[in-house]
Amino acid sequence: MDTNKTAVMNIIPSCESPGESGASAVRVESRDEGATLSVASGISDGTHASAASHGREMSGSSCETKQKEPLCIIVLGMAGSGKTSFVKRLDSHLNIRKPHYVINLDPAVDSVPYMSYIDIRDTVNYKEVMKQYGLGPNGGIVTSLNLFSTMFDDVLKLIAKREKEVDYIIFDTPGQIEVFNWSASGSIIAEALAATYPTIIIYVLDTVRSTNPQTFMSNMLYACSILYKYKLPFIIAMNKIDIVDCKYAENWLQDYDEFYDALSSESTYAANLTRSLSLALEEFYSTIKACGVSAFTGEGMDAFMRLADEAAIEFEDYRADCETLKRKKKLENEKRQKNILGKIDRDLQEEGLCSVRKAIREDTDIFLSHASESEEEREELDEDDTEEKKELESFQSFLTSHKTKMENQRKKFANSTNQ
Ligand SMILES: Nc1nc2c(ncn2[C@@H]2O[C@H](COP(=O)(O)OP(=O)(O)OP(=O)(O)O)[C@@H](O)[C@H]2O)c(=O)[nH]1
Repeated sequence: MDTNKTAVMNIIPSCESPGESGASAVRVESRDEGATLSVASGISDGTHASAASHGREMSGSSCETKQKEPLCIIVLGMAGSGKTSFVKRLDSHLNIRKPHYVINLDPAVDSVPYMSYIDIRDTVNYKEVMKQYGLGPNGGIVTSLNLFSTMFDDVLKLIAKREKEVDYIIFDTPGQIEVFNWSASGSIIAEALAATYPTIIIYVLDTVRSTNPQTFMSNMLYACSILYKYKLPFIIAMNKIDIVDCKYAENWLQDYDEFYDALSSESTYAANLTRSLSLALEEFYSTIKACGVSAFTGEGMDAFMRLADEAAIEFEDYRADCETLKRKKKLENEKRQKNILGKIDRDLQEEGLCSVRKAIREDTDIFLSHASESEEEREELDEDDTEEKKELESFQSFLTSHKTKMENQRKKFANSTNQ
């Protein structure tokens, strides 16, 4: 991708507190050299102002700021599973309880049914991206999210400004789950968030469309791949329970035999594969949290919030593991560097410059050779090496002869002064 087309984000805060009603909180502006990749737009957080002020009312003083960090909730799920509806429900459920912000990461959505603090559509013009890069709808969404992820540090700065005032930051993601899950941008966003704040992932499962065991298994495979990719606390929100009770799915998660029985009527290759897969996924099932919800009626939202708060505590283990890994990696790097330096030191003392070059080549996997380097050029380099060695040898013999000559002169001079 042409680097000139990387957008630039300007942040112009126009009010410092979510409690300041009406006025646009921040302006997120994106520029693209030459063409209109993106548009500038003010972002209002009016809805959240009321949520935030309510939160402060509950905590007593309007000036009081919280010490704890906000919990980032990334909502993922198959197309049409009800992610946006679930985010809307979560937004209204929290509005009367906890201050929070919603961030929309879906560039292709026509309109969102909630008030977003940051909206990717204000920064990246998805249709323009499609036009400029000659992409189809899915490629356009992936590229838009990739462009947005290059500015994610600015998003983090915006969040940081309000981190003490909000309890939750909810992220709505694009319809096609693979856009977030298998693109670089998904990892960049999830990892950047997890490195800064407690972060959990919600997988929205469509209970209506998962009553078939094989569809259910496809959903579980997706969920499992997300869990193992991000390794973040994970909740399955079984959505649309106002239409179909999620009891069947809960039973399938807890009891392999029930799932096996549901598949028993089928003897196709796909059913056999599903049976084997469900055995393999037993371990995964034992580690996940799940609950039934209805984005439509709001049923199950209290239970969901309890699971989310538990998952936030679980995140501390993740953070501790992350810190341990970081420390281990740092120690390993230091040890490796020390070993290399030690070897260089020893070689310098024992053999001289040529062997230092040799040592570096032995200890590192990096060879600085040009891709188009021909055999002839490589031979030339080898010749250079030999010549360098010869030069060093002749320099060393010059030094020895010079030293002997000086020694002789010194002796001669000493003898003449004695006489
Ligand atoms: N009955 C019922 N319908 C729901 C529920 N949640 C979502 N829907 C419906 O499911 C459809 C898809 O919902 P969306 O919220 O757009 O789903 P989404 O996953 O965000 O969709 P994409 O982003 O386009 O993939 C809509 O028609 C919603 O009205 C629910 O809990 N109950």
